[in-house]
Amino acid sequence: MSTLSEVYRDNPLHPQHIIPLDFESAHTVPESHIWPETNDFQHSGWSNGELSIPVIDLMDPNVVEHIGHACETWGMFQVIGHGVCLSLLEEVEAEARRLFELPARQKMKALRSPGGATGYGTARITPFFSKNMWHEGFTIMGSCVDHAKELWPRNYKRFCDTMVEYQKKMKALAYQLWLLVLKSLDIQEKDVTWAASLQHSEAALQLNSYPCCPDPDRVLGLAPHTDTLLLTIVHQSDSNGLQVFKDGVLGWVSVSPIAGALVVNVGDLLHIVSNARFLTAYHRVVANQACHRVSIAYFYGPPAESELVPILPKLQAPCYRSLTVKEYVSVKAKHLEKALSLIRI
Ligand SMILES: C=C1C[C@]23C[C@@]1(O)CC[C@H]2[C@@]12CCC[C@@](C)(C(=O)O1)[C@H]2[C@@H]3C(=O)O
Ligand SMILES: O=C(O)CCC(=O)C(=O)O
Ligand SMILES: [Fe+2]
Repeated sequence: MSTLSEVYRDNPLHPQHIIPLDFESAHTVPESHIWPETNDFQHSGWSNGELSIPVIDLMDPNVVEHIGHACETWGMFQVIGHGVCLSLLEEVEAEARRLFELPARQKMKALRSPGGATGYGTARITPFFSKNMWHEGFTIMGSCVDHAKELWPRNYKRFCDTMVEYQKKMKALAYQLWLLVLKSLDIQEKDVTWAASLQHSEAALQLNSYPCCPDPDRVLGLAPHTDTLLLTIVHQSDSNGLQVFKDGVLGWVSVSPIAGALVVNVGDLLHIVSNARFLTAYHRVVANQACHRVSIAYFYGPPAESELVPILPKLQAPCYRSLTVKEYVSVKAKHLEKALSLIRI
């Protein structure tokens, strides 16, 4: 039986792909971080509320229909009325900032190892792109005590306690969202073989930092990607940057922050289980000259050994072959964007 972190251990990154830039001393953008000229990073036409992902109140009596519709049309929505208090959101953001504001040589003490899951470093998708991202992250899978002790030998507890408390709240919210998603697909919890094990599965918390950039038009905060697991819940600080790709004429659409709201992404596993009825959200983050943007993403999914089977309404053929979470994570670690097409029937 392997856990998700063991699956990542079996798909290690090259050490050179893990070390972020020392952003504090970067007064110009190095060649390694300049993306091709043809970018449209800052000019995604749709923002300022002209067109945006749905905002759904979890207290709304029609919440199930709204969530189903948002997952089918966007693969992403913002939730309000979720019951997670603003002070906890502020606290987790403040702790993330406290970490990222440390000097680079201090953060390097908590570097994630090539086969490791927890620690400071670049995003896992880094090796798939020829240019680096204007981004640094801190991933937590399981306990973060050992890494936090490296950062603050005498003062690590506040950070760890906040992360534990936040993950507890995210787990409960993710489960609530999962039940609403099942309802919207007209699926009974008992029909999903691994449903009960969701309670014991290993989730991940990712603290993301996008420092102010001297030339934001030429860099990317986070390259376009889809999230791997079932659902991701993101708290974003009060500055623009997150964009979602909407097929058709729209292209990249900004996901503007709303105080207290949380962004929810459909991940690849939910796309597979819904037999492609729900869209997996293809998204990216653009950089910003004026603000140091921070986000906290919680990734929720079943245990690594769970068998994923597309759940089908009558007479529908499956779009994807059945496979375990472990198998999918490992296909994605090797092929990234091509992973879904490789398991398509
Ligand atoms: C469970 C996880 C999802 C994630 C890989 C990870 O092990 C922890 C980090 C997550 C993250 C955050 C930034 C974007 C992303 C694509 C990446 O490179 O690392 C996601 C991963 C994912 O959803 O595949
Ligand atoms: O920073 C954000 O808003 C999004 C982060 C993200 O996409 C991720 O962590 O997977
Ligand atoms: Fe993401």
